[in-house]
Amino acid sequence: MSATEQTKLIGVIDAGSNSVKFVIYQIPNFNQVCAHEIDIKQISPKEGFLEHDPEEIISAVRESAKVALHLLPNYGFTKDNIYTIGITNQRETTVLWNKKTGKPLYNAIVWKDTRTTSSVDEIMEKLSVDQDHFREISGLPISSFGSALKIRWLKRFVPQVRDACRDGLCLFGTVDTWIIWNLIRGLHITDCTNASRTLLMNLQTLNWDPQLCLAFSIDEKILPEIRSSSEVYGKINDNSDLDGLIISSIIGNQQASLVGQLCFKTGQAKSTYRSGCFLLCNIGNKPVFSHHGLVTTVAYKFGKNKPVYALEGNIAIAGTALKWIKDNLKLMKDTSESEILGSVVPTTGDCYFVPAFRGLFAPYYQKEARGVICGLTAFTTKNHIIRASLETVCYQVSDIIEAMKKDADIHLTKLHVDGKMADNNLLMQLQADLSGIPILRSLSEDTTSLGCAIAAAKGVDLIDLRPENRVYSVKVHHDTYLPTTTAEDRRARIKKWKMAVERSYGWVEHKRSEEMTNERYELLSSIPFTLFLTSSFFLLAASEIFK
Ligand SMILES: Nc1ncnc2c1ncn2[C@@H]1O[C@H](COP(=O)(O)OP(=O)(O)O)[C@@H](O)[C@H]1O
Ligand SMILES: O=P(O)(O)OC[C@H](O)CO
Repeated sequence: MSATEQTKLIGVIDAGSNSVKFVIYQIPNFNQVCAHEIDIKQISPKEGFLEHDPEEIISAVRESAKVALHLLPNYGFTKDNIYTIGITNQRETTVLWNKKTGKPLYNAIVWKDTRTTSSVDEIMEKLSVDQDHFREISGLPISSFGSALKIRWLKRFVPQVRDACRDGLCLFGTVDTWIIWNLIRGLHITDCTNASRTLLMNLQTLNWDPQLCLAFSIDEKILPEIRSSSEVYGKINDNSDLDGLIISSIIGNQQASLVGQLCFKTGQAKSTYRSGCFLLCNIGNKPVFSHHGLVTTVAYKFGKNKPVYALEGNIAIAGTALKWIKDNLKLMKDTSESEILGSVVPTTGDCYFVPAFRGLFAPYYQKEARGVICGLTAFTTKNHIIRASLETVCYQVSDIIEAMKKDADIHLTKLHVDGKMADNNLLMQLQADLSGIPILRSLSEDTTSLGCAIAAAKGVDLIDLRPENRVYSVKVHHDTYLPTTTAEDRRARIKKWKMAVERSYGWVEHKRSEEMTNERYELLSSIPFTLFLTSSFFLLAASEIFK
């Protein structure tokens, strides 16, 4: 379509945990026009802690939008062509700020931060409940993931938060809420996909649940209003380059990529392979509660339509395992080399890698597990280990598919995939081989922001998403990987994988191991490493001489 004054564009703010992007799409084909991306600083004051500066997130939103909007004339458009804006974001990440000053009370605690791991046991003990106690209300187990425990930690350990709570000045938000609050002055809202990750929302009513708020000692007054993922929320009035534009979608990033993959039918699923991996399956209008380690979440709710739910399985360590092999073991220079290096050998040589660096998530939930590489022999090479580190992601995805079968009787016949790590062709073939179903890899540049753009278009009635009325022309092109293994071969390999998983269990002896990690950490960071090595050598030598 040629650029005319009537051409409608949609802008997407995609605030992920590594970067913030502003992406612009053209209606009706949803072709990407241009984008600008800015990295976000990863603040890790301590092992297991991960924080972001909330002000930096807002500056990155404004700056990325400014640059992308300034690129528009190169494509024959101007800001006037932008019809609406959508927001998609890293979920669970928790921001608290002062209602009066608008200033953050602390850094944002990022979703994968594990500082609240010990609070899980504490809460279960205090309430005499097990980890699944609130699952049928919230869809989630009690875990360090959800925002509730992060808010609780902030209230406990940050005096400014305590003071603001006491004075009725504290507000909570996930990253979407924090962005909206800054763009549309004083609007304190979230959507139900983000709210369903907090451990505070009732999945049936889509309201904050008093029982959950009480259990985690959270005053409902600090929580935002929960809205649908697709409706007009208001007009931006922050004097930035976005001023005057409306916002018509808020949706968590994993749910957005489900929409971007056009998984609108029950039983359709997508898996996003990045540093972590997230598999979501559309389960329709009724929530199904998992008994096999998955979580239930709102997939999307378009305006007044009924909510659509998803079962979700999270793998904490996917691309991160490859990054560890590159950075810590130095077995390759770039993670993309894993495709060639892993293809040099036809199998892993019976070597299995369980990267339980911070415990195991879905469907195992073993926080005391730690990483193991099993089946090493004198013949094992780096190629086997690299291939095993790709296979480990595929086994975990297959475990989640298996859990979905048990929970919802969903037998996936194919899996839509996306994410940077899915560029790896060997990984795609291994995934088809180990799951036994076709893998459809999206060739769209970015399914997450595309999904958000679709939700934003829906919010202003630019498209009709009813299956019988598909007037919109979004096309997701993909390539397909077919399984080349037999069911018997798959069963044998999965059996061995499960043996490896069991060997990772129970490694952390609660406090003792954590103390040892911290001691090592503190020692290494308090003295220069070479000095530490040299002095250790001399002490050893001296003890030999004086023996
Ligand atoms: N070709 C590849 N093969 C294997 N792993 C890859 C490849 N490309 C990227 N990765 C892994 O994917 C992750 C990067 O994806 P990215 O989308 O930047 O993720 P995130 O934003 O979650 O960090 C890194 O952990 C990296 O190790
Ligand atoms: O780290 P990101 O940006 O891929 O976001 C991950 C999820 O939203 C966490 O639930």
